[in-house]
Amino acid sequence: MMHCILEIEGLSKTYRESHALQNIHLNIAAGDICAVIGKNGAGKTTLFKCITEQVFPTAGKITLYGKSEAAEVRQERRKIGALIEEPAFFPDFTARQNLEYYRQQRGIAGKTSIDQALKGVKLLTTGKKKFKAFSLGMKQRLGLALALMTHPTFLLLDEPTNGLDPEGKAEIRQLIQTLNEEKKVTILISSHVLSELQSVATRYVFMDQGRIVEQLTAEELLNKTRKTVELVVNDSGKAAPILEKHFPDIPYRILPDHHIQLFGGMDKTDQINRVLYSQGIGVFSINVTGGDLEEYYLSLLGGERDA
Ligand SMILES: Nc1ncnc2c1ncn2[C@@H]1O[C@H](COP(=O)(O)OP(=O)(O)OP(=O)(O)O)[C@@H](O)[C@H]1O
Repeated sequence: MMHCILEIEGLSKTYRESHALQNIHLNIAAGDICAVIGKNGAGKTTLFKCITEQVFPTAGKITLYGKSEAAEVRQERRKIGALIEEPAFFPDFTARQNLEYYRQQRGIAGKTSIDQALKGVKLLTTGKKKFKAFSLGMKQRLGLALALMTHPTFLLLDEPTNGLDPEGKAEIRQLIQTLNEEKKVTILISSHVLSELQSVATRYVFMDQGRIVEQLTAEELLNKTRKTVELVVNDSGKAAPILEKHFPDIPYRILPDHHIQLFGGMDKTDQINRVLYSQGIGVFSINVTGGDLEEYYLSLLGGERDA
């Protein structure tokens, strides 16, 4: 069995009137990149803060690295690096000066941790440039560097791509993947836009109004949103070998009622139609379906596009 880094059971958090989290169950295995997707106010930040103990849950149990005793959990929390809300950096300090301030404040041994962290987020060459002159992407990466200074094995990143331009978003995605692959860091990351974390995460957790409404593996998400060609023919038994012969690279499956689903060939529908027709197969319809990730996301979480 995969080693479990985090187990959350029945976690709830109620502020005065709002139920920010309602009976959350979530397991994170070593090596996961788990994306938490939800609109603003869905409860993502509250969930992350419960894990770091910045917020005390109303109910539920959190097990970290197999430990659930309060004192032990506190000890295990040291293995976590977190970027939740913007850290307060000094505008007139350089990247290095800012990290040095926090290194001393948090009692992190060894100045080399700063170089390593800066290198990890590609900020090693910013030299004398002051924080206030940083781009939003650089500021965000410095926050990430701060979270990395303690060499965490588990990283919590709350909306790290928020407000970044496409290039900045891509950089963060790249960094996350590198950390996961090369340093074996397990990652819990949130966004209010699914497409920003698509193709990065190994798992997806969809949250709405304090609840987890769906959990999918990357593969399941891909299958749900993958474009396919749907054919309706007069004889699927005869059509199948013809498709195999002429389109050997397109996987397919035969569905009931003379439907055939092709996993590919979206740009070849005319050709498919012609080949089948020329071999005496009656083609009643041929349609490209699915594939819209945003549509899927909206169907799950409802409401307006807020990308
Ligand atoms: N300190 C607080 N006091 C009262 N209500 C709060 C507090 N923090 C959060 N909430 C409420 O809890 C709910 C969940 O908020 P949370 O910040 O966890 O959502 P989120 O998904 O992270 O959204 P965002 O992306 O806007 O941060 C919201 O309705 C919010 O108004």
